[in-house]
Amino acid sequence: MRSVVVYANQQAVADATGARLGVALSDVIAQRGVAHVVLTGGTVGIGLLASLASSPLVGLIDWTSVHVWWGDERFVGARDADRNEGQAQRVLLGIVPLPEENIHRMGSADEFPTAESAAAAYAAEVAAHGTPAWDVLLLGVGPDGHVASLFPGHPVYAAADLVEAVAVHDSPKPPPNRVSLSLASINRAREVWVVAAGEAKAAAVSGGLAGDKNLPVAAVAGTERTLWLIDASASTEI
Ligand SMILES: O=C(O)[C@H](O)[C@@H](O)[C@H](O)[C@H](O)COP(=O)(O)O
Repeated sequence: MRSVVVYANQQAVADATGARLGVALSDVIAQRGVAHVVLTGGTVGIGLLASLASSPLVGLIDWTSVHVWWGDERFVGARDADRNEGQAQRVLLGIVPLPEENIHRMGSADEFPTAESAAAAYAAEVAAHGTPAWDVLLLGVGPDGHVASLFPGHPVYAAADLVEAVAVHDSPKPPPNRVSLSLASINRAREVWVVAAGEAKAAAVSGGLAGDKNLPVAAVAGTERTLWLIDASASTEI
Protein backbone atom coordinates (compact mmCIF):
# COMPACT_ATOMS: atom_id res chain seq x y z
CA MET A 1 0.00 0.00 0.00
CA ARG A 2 1.32 3.44 -0.90
CA SER A 3 0.23 6.69 0.72
CA VAL A 4 1.34 10.25 0.17
CA VAL A 5 1.01 12.79 2.99
CA VAL A 6 1.68 16.45 2.21
CA TYR A 7 2.68 18.79 5.06
CA ALA A 8 2.96 22.58 5.05
CA ASN A 9 6.73 22.84 5.15
CA GLN A 10 10.02 21.08 5.94
CA GLN A 11 9.72 21.52 9.70
CA ALA A 12 6.24 20.01 9.63
CA VAL A 13 7.57 16.98 7.71
CA ALA A 14 10.33 16.55 10.29
CA ASP A 15 8.00 16.99 13.28
CA ALA A 16 5.26 14.71 11.94
CA THR A 17 7.72 12.02 10.83
CA GLY A 18 9.61 12.17 14.13
CA ALA A 19 6.32 11.70 15.99
CA ARG A 20 5.24 8.95 13.60
CA LEU A 21 8.55 7.18 14.18
CA GLY A 22 8.13 7.38 17.96
CA VAL A 23 4.68 5.79 17.75
CA ALA A 24 5.80 3.18 15.21
CA LEU A 25 8.76 2.10 17.33
CA SER A 26 6.63 1.64 20.46
CA ASP A 27 3.98 -0.23 18.45
CA VAL A 28 6.54 -2.57 16.87
CA ILE A 29 8.14 -3.30 20.24
CA ALA A 30 4.71 -4.08 21.72
CA GLN A 31 3.92 -6.42 18.83
CA ARG A 32 7.26 -8.06 18.12
CA GLY A 33 9.47 -7.32 21.12
CA VAL A 34 12.23 -5.70 19.09
CA ALA A 35 12.31 -2.97 16.45
CA HIS A 36 14.83 -2.57 13.63
CA VAL A 37 14.91 0.97 12.25
CA VAL A 38 17.07 2.12 9.37
CA LEU A 39 18.07 5.79 9.42
CA THR A 40 18.97 8.08 6.55
CA GLY A 41 21.26 11.07 6.24
CA GLY A 42 20.19 14.44 4.89
CA THR A 43 18.35 17.46 6.17
CA VAL A 44 14.95 15.92 6.80
CA GLY A 45 16.44 12.59 7.87
CA ILE A 46 18.41 14.22 10.67
CA GLY A 47 15.76 16.87 11.40
CA LEU A 48 13.13 14.25 12.19
CA LEU A 49 15.45 12.60 14.70
CA ALA A 50 16.02 15.96 16.39
CA SER A 51 12.29 16.48 16.50
CA LEU A 52 11.70 13.04 18.05
CA ALA A 53 14.37 13.82 20.66
CA SER A 54 12.41 16.85 21.86
CA SER A 55 9.03 15.09 21.82
CA PRO A 56 7.37 13.48 24.85
CA LEU A 57 7.07 10.37 22.63
CA VAL A 58 10.76 9.72 23.17
CA GLY A 59 9.93 8.55 26.70
CA LEU A 60 7.39 5.99 25.43
CA ILE A 61 10.01 3.92 23.68
CA ASP A 62 11.91 1.07 25.33
CA TRP A 63 15.22 1.97 23.69
CA THR A 64 16.85 -1.26 24.87
CA SER A 65 14.58 -3.02 22.33
CA VAL A 66 15.51 -0.79 19.40
CA HIS A 67 18.22 -1.65 16.88
CA VAL A 68 19.47 1.22 14.75
CA TRP A 69 20.92 0.70 11.28
CA TRP A 70 21.82 3.01 8.38
CA GLY A 71 20.67 3.06 4.77
CA ASP A 72 23.89 4.74 3.78
CA GLU A 73 26.97 6.35 5.19
CA ARG A 74 29.72 8.63 3.99
CA PHE A 75 33.05 6.73 3.87
CA VAL A 76 35.16 9.33 5.68
CA GLY A 77 36.96 9.46 9.04
CA ALA A 78 34.93 8.43 12.08
CA ARG A 79 34.89 11.98 13.49
CA ASP A 80 34.23 13.75 10.20
CA ALA A 81 31.20 16.07 10.43
CA ASP A 82 29.89 14.44 7.23
CA ARG A 83 29.21 11.14 9.00
CA ASN A 84 25.49 10.39 9.10
CA GLU A 85 25.94 8.39 12.28
CA GLY A 86 27.70 11.26 14.04
CA GLN A 87 24.86 13.63 13.18
CA ALA A 88 22.26 11.10 14.39
CA GLN A 89 24.30 10.50 17.54
CA ARG A 90 24.35 14.22 18.37
CA VAL A 91 20.65 14.86 17.88
CA LEU A 92 19.09 11.65 19.24
CA LEU A 93 21.11 8.49 19.73
CA GLY A 94 23.47 9.98 22.29
CA ILE A 95 20.55 11.37 24.29
CA VAL A 96 18.31 8.30 24.68
CA PRO A 97 19.15 5.15 26.68
CA LEU A 98 20.08 3.12 23.61
CA PRO A 99 22.61 0.36 24.34
CA GLU A 100 25.81 0.84 22.33
CA GLU A 101 25.56 -2.73 21.00
CA ASN A 102 22.20 -1.86 19.40
CA ILE A 103 23.79 0.84 17.23
CA HIS A 104 24.93 -0.74 13.96
CA ARG A 105 27.18 1.84 12.31
CA MET A 106 28.59 1.46 8.85
CA GLY A 107 32.39 1.41 9.05
CA SER A 108 34.47 4.55 8.65
CA ALA A 109 37.69 5.18 6.72
CA ASP A 110 39.55 5.01 10.06
CA GLU A 111 38.55 1.38 10.53
CA PHE A 112 38.48 0.03 6.97
CA PRO A 113 40.95 0.44 4.08
CA THR A 114 38.21 0.58 1.45
CA ALA A 115 34.49 1.25 1.18
CA GLU A 116 34.23 -2.29 -0.23
CA SER A 117 35.56 -3.80 2.99
CA ALA A 118 33.23 -1.60 5.07
CA ALA A 119 30.28 -2.73 2.93
CA ALA A 120 31.24 -6.39 3.33
CA ALA A 121 31.55 -5.96 7.10
CA TYR A 122 28.11 -4.33 7.22
CA ALA A 123 26.58 -7.18 5.23
CA ALA A 124 28.12 -9.58 7.77
CA GLU A 125 26.68 -7.53 10.64
CA VAL A 126 23.20 -7.68 9.09
CA ALA A 127 23.54 -11.45 8.58
CA ALA A 128 24.73 -11.89 12.18
CA HIS A 129 21.43 -10.35 13.30
CA GLY A 130 19.34 -12.69 11.18
CA THR A 131 18.94 -10.41 8.12
CA PRO A 132 15.96 -8.64 9.67
CA ALA A 133 12.99 -7.36 7.71
CA TRP A 134 13.48 -3.68 8.62
CA ASP A 135 10.46 -2.43 10.56
CA VAL A 136 10.83 1.17 9.42
CA LEU A 137 13.35 2.27 6.81
CA LEU A 138 13.73 6.02 6.27
CA LEU A 139 14.94 7.46 2.97
CA GLY A 140 15.70 11.04 2.00
CA VAL A 141 15.55 11.86 -1.71
CA GLY A 142 18.01 13.81 -3.83
CA PRO A 143 16.93 16.24 -6.57
CA ASP A 144 18.20 13.58 -9.03
CA GLY A 145 15.98 10.89 -7.48
CA HIS A 146 18.68 9.13 -5.48
CA VAL A 147 17.92 7.34 -2.23
CA ALA A 148 20.47 6.21 0.34
CA SER A 149 23.64 6.28 -1.84
CA LEU A 150 22.00 4.70 -4.88
CA PHE A 151 22.32 7.28 -7.66
CA PRO A 152 20.50 7.20 -11.02
CA GLY A 153 22.72 5.96 -13.83
CA HIS A 154 25.55 5.05 -11.46
CA PRO A 155 27.13 1.65 -12.19
CA VAL A 156 26.41 0.45 -8.65
CA TYR A 157 22.69 1.11 -9.07
CA ALA A 158 22.63 -0.48 -12.50
CA ALA A 159 24.57 -3.56 -11.32
CA ALA A 160 22.96 -6.80 -10.17
CA ASP A 161 21.49 -6.42 -6.73
CA LEU A 162 22.30 -9.63 -4.94
CA VAL A 163 24.25 -8.23 -2.03
CA GLU A 164 23.18 -6.54 1.18
CA ALA A 165 25.47 -3.52 1.06
CA VAL A 166 27.57 -1.90 -1.66
CA ALA A 167 30.54 0.45 -1.94
CA VAL A 168 29.87 3.61 -3.94
CA HIS A 169 32.60 5.72 -5.54
CA ASP A 170 32.27 8.89 -7.60
CA SER A 171 29.05 9.83 -5.81
CA PRO A 172 27.61 12.92 -7.50
CA LYS A 173 26.69 14.18 -4.01
CA PRO A 174 29.81 14.81 -1.91
CA PRO A 175 31.62 13.14 -0.31
CA PRO A 176 32.46 10.80 -3.21
CA ASN A 177 33.02 7.55 -1.31
CA ARG A 178 30.09 5.94 0.44
CA VAL A 179 28.55 2.69 1.63
CA SER A 180 24.89 1.97 0.90
CA LEU A 181 22.35 -0.72 1.47
CA SER A 182 21.34 -2.32 -1.81
CA LEU A 183 17.88 -2.03 -3.28
CA ALA A 184 17.19 -5.64 -2.29
CA SER A 185 18.01 -4.85 1.32
CA ILE A 186 15.92 -1.65 1.30
CA ASN A 187 12.94 -3.43 -0.19
CA ARG A 188 12.98 -6.08 2.54
CA ALA A 189 11.57 -3.38 4.85
CA ARG A 190 8.03 -3.75 6.12
CA GLU A 191 7.64 -0.01 5.91
CA VAL A 192 9.61 2.39 3.72
CA TRP A 193 9.15 6.07 4.53
CA VAL A 194 10.36 8.48 1.86
CA VAL A 195 10.87 11.98 3.26
CA ALA A 196 11.38 15.06 1.10
CA ALA A 197 10.98 18.82 1.40
CA GLY A 198 11.59 21.79 -0.86
CA GLU A 199 10.95 22.66 -4.48
CA ALA A 200 14.29 21.18 -5.57
CA LYS A 201 12.74 17.77 -4.87
CA ALA A 202 9.51 18.31 -6.82
CA ALA A 203 10.66 16.60 -10.04
CA ALA A 204 12.16 13.64 -8.17
CA VAL A 205 8.95 13.23 -6.17
CA SER A 206 6.70 13.33 -9.22
CA GLY A 207 9.00 11.02 -11.21
CA GLY A 208 9.24 8.63 -8.28
CA LEU A 209 5.50 8.49 -7.77
CA ALA A 210 4.98 8.04 -11.52
CA GLY A 211 7.36 5.07 -11.51
CA ASP A 212 10.14 6.56 -13.67
CA LYS A 213 12.41 3.54 -14.12
CA ASN A 214 15.55 5.68 -14.17
CA LEU A 215 15.03 6.89 -10.63
CA PRO A 216 16.09 4.83 -7.61
CA VAL A 217 13.33 6.50 -5.56
CA ALA A 218 10.78 4.97 -7.91
CA ALA A 219 12.10 1.48 -7.15
CA VAL A 220 11.73 1.47 -3.35
CA ALA A 221 8.74 -0.04 -1.59
CA GLY A 222 7.94 -1.58 1.77
CA THR A 223 6.45 -5.08 1.85
CA GLU A 224 3.55 -3.76 3.95
CA ARG A 225 3.50 -0.02 3.35
CA THR A 226 5.29 2.77 1.51
CA LEU A 227 4.77 6.27 2.87
CA TRP A 228 5.79 9.44 1.08
CA LEU A 229 6.02 12.20 3.68
CA ILE A 230 6.64 15.42 1.81
CA ASP A 231 6.02 19.13 2.03
CA ALA A 232 3.85 21.32 -0.18
CA SER A 233 6.75 22.66 -2.24
CA ALA A 234 8.01 19.13 -3.02
CA SER A 235 4.51 18.17 -4.15
CA THR A 236 3.92 20.80 -6.85
CA GLU A 237 4.59 18.49 -9.82
CA ILE A 238 2.56 15.48 -8.69
O1 LIG B 1 23.92 10.46 3.19
C1 LIG B 1 23.21 11.04 2.39
O2 LIG B 1 23.61 11.97 1.72
C2 LIG B 1 21.80 10.57 2.25
O3 LIG B 1 21.39 9.51 2.96
C3 LIG B 1 21.05 10.93 1.03
O4 LIG B 1 20.40 9.88 0.37
C4 LIG B 1 20.05 11.99 1.51
O5 LIG B 1 19.06 11.41 2.31
C5 LIG B 1 19.42 12.72 0.35
O6 LIG B 1 20.45 13.23 -0.46
C6 LIG B 1 18.52 13.85 0.81
O7 LIG B 1 19.27 14.78 1.52
P1 LIG B 1 18.68 16.23 1.87
O8 LIG B 1 17.43 15.99 2.66
O9 LIG B 1 19.75 16.91 2.67
O10 LIG B 1 18.43 16.89 0.56
